[in-house]
Amino acid sequence: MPVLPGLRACPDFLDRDEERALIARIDATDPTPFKFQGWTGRRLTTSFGWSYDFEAGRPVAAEPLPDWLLSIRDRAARFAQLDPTLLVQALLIRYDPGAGIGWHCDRPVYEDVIGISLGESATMRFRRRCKGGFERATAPLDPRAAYQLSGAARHEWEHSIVEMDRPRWSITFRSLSMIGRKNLAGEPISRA
Ligand SMILES: O=C(O)CCC(=O)C(=O)O
Ligand SMILES: [Fe+2]
Repeated sequence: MPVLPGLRACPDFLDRDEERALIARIDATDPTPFKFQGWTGRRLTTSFGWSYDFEAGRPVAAEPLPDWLLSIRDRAARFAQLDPTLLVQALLIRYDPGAGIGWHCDRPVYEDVIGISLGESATMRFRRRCKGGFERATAPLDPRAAYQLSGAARHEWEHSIVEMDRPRWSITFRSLSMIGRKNLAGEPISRA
């Protein structure tokens, strides 16, 4: 991992049996193509807890986290030194060959971001605007490892993953930010 303030890695967060079982679980949720302004991505996703509706530009309540995810969420919370109940969102992604994720900063309704990698190795690219261009950094996303984005890595740097030749899966847990807590408090539970 490069020295990027707020980026932490945890190698061997999962063992191989857990990785295999989680991949089967993710596939069994029947992940659907990510849609944005009429454009359909090659990235397939399932959300639990909250889901960001990119068409409406706001988060909507999703099905609660299933039991099989809870022990992994608790482990992610221990790694991030957070109360597990704060991790109210889980995003499952399957990147089929040729799929990646473009430059972005995660939505400000969310605060902490903890990601777990399964399948093919990938590289997370980071960039931050500076005078005359971008400052850049990269971090390996090894299978079965976890990473946490907080501080500058979370808020000041954008990240992306280039398209891979072989499938990769990820599980991302997120807590709500103060903005998210304010906006979503008392939100009626209309399922996404
Ligand atoms: O697949 C990953 O590990 C990263 C996903 C990501 O950056 C996101 O969903 O915001
Ligand atoms: Fe992200």
